[in-house]
Amino acid sequence: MNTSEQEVIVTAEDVATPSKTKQIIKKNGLVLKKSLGQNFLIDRNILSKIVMAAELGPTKAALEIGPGIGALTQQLAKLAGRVLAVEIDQRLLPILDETLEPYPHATVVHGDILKTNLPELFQQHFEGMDGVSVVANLPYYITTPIIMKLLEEKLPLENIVVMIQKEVADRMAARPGTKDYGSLSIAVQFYCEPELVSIVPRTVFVPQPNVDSAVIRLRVRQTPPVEVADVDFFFAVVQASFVQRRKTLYNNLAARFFTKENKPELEALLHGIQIEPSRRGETLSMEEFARLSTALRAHGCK
Ligand SMILES: C[S@@+](CC[C@H](N)C(=O)[O-])C[C@H]1O[C@@H](n2cnc3c(N)ncnc32)[C@H](O)[C@@H]1O
Repeated sequence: MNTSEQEVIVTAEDVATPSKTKQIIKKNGLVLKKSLGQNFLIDRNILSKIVMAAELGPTKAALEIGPGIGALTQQLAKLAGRVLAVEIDQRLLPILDETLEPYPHATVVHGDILKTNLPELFQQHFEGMDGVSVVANLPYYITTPIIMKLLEEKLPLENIVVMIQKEVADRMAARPGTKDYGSLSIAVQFYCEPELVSIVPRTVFVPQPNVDSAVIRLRVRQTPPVEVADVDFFFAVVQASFVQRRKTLYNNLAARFFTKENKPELEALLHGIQIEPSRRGETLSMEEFARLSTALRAHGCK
């Protein structure tokens, strides 16, 4: 990606300028809803960074979550062969009709992304496409449920490029032994390779949110980086290990998987897989969590 490439994408006629955005809001008498995370992007440079990170092209498709008044949708439509946007706020649909008028290959669906049947939508809208990426400036109040839905439904995705709260991006990309590392880091890194694209100041939104933001790219993996026989159990072990961050791994696991009577077996089990019982969950690598869940499962834990 180079600067000139970024600059040519967004033109002065597009929605994503402070004056155009304010004009559309005023013309439609729109009162933005904080409860729906309605902070609209007005910065061409950031928009360009987002769309370039998604690696789109005429044979590729993009799913956008929450198109707002179409600032990002317009840019996606310039690059992708097909764009589908899911928007919960009905008031925005006539505005989107107008802003997306030049792009007949961009479709807007009215609905709540968390209740949307995504495999069905993919079948209806993306058949024959070479790859699909999710690209969105997410409503922050539901960032984690949206990401978990995308990952757990095992949709055929290439990239997930999203603007999110910076603090959540830090947790997604965190390495073992850091304060941000936790079950979200492991869930995201099990399914994807995270990469921070850009830190984003509050000034690029109308209205400005009261948190800092970041754009993160999650490259969806073909196969997880570790082998686990039972994915649900693997994540149950991860969750249990972080229930009380200050507690040792031994204490957290004992509370979740062992009784008072058979607790001593846990110490031997941990030594048997070269994991020191006094360690904290936050120091374990994904490979160590995989080894741990395999051993606990073989021991009969559920
Ligand atoms: C941060 S704004 C982004 C708007 C636009 N994409 C932009 O970048 O300017 C989030 C958008 O998500 C929509 N939204 C909120 N909750 C949603 C949900 N559950 N399903 C679909 N869209 C949702 C909001 O109405 C809003 O348009």
